[in-house]
Amino acid sequence: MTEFESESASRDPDRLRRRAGVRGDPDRDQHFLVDDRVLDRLPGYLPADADRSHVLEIGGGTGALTDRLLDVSERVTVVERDPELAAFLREEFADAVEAGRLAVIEGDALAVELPPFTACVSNLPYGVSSEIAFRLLPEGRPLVLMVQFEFGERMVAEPDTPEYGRLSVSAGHYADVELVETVPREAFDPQPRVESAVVRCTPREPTYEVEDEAFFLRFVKALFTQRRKTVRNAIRNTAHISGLADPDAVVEAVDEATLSRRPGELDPSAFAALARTARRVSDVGGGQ
Ligand SMILES: C[S@@+](CC[C@H](N)C(=O)[O-])C[C@H]1O[C@@H](n2cnc3c(N)ncnc32)[C@H](O)[C@@H]1O
Repeated sequence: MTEFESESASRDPDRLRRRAGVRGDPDRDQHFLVDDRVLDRLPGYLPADADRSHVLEIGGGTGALTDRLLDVSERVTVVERDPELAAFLREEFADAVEAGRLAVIEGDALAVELPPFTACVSNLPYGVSSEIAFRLLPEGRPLVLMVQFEFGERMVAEPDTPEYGRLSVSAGHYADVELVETVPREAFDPQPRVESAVVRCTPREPTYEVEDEAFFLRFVKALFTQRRKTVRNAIRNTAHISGLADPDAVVEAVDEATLSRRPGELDPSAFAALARTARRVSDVGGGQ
């Protein structure tokens, strides 16, 4: 039992939903976790040395995960967009709110100001999981995120696989990403259409040198829009996205072995080398 755990067992997810009086609306990304074993495991996926003093949860729902997070952390902040659910969370966890251990921010996780959290554990709203993940990753904190299985697979994919793409390179730029659990549809109510996955993101510095991070990420995005083309053609065809003023100069400066490969065959350090060369020989505008 941790410092913050009470004697009582965790709140029952079904009871929480009954008390909240909501059914969960898939159109509003509401798929509540109802499997106690999954709920119990989620906080434990944080890296062992993670600072748990202020845990962020995106999408509190009816509080089944919030309850577990309060067991392991001194302080929890929940962001919940649904006003009814935000009000329910404040009421259900009134003791924790009063004790200054729980803050409920009602609003869109993509728009609200985030608190200075030390770690994040969330069952993400799947419709905006990519946007939320890329809001959280640059913060450099450990993250445990429930996402759609296919999204999780793309986050951890290696070069030369069909799943490898912009998401794999950009997530891997900020963190070591591992898929730690596959979660069946039955663990949720209402059930999502597809399986889910839990990914753990452990922050670390990139293993390669990047001089202009914004350009690197935009360049990766640009090249993957042409993943079936050669790198040569992808550089030339996507200057409007990468912002390269002189793509021909870049092609001239890069070796033939790289130019004749496909973007999906380049590992992140090869992308970084390409981006450094591009930046050296061409001006760069804003791109898309
Ligand atoms: C997948 S449910 C998870 C609920 C709860 N944490 C659980 O595990 O049962 C996602 C929650 O995020 C909320 N939500 C949807 N879009 C949101 C957004 N843009 N910002 C914040 N919360 C959002 C939904 O209302 C819902 O409560």
